[in-house]
Amino acid sequence: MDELTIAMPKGRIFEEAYELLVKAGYDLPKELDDSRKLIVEAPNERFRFILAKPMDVPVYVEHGVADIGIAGKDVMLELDRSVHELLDLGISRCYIATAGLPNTEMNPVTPRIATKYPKIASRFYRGKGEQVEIIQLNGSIELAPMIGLADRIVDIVSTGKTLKENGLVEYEQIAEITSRLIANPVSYRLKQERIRELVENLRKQAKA
Ligand SMILES: Nc1ncnc2c1ncn2[C@@H]1O[C@H](COP(=O)(O)OP(=O)(O)OP(=O)(O)O)[C@@H](O)[C@H]1O
Ligand SMILES: O=P(O)(O)OC[C@H]1O[C@H](OP(=O)(O)OP(=O)(O)O)[C@H](O)[C@@H]1O
Repeated sequence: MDELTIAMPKGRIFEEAYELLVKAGYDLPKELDDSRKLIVEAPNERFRFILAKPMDVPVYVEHGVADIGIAGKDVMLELDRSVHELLDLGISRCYIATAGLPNTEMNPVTPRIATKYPKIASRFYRGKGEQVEIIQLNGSIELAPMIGLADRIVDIVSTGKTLKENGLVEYEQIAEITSRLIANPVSYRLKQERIRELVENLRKQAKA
C-alpha cells in the first residue's frame, strides 16, 4: 500500500481537520495534535503528515512533496495553484467581504484597499470596473480603515465580532469559504485507489 503524504495547515483549521480524520476512522498518533514536530508519521494508516502554514499548503501539493492537502478556499482563490480540488470538507466556514468605516464613500480617484488577499481583491474590483490601489498587509487588516491607511478592506469575516468591536461595517460579500481537500494531479493518478478511499471516508463526515 502506497504511503500518502498529507499537508495539514497549522492554526485554526488544524483542530477541525484532525477531528474530521479521526471521525472518518483514521488512527492518528497523539503527537500530531500535541507536539511541535513538523513531520509526523501515522504508521497504522501509512500516512505521513507535514504541518505547514495555511497559505503554503497548496505550494507543497503543487510541487508533489505532499500528495494531498487541506486548504481554505480563500487560499485556493488567492494562489490559483495547479492542484485538484477533491472535496469540500465544510469546516472552518467563513466568508470574504469588503468592509470599512460606516457611511463612507470610497476615494473617487484611486481608493485604497487593504488586504491579505491582493489577487482576490484586485479581481473583485476589476470585475466591478473600479480601479483601486491594493495595500498588502499580513494581519490585523481591520486597523487600516480605522487609522486612515485604506478606504476599504477585503478580509475574512466569521462571527463579525472583529468588525463590530472596531466600529466597521461590511459592504459586499465576495466569496463563501470552507476548507477543501486538494491533491497533486500526478499523485492522484498514481495513488488513485488510496486517495479515492480517503475522499469517500471524508465525504461521509464532511459538514454539509
Ligand atoms: N475567523 C475565521 N473563522 C474561520 N476560519 C477562518 C477565520 N479566519 C481564517 N479562517 C480560515 O483559516 C485559515 C487561516 O488560518 P489561520 O488564521 O490559523 O492562519 P494564518 O492566516 O496563517 O494566521 P497566522 O498568520 O495568524 O498564523 C484561512 O485560510 C481560512 O480558510
Ligand atoms: O468575524 P470574526 O469571527 O471576528 O473573524 C474575523 C477575523 O479573523 C481573522 O483574523 P485572525 O484572527 O486570523 O487574525 P489576523 O488579523 O492576524 O489575520 C480575519 O482576518 C478577521 O480579522
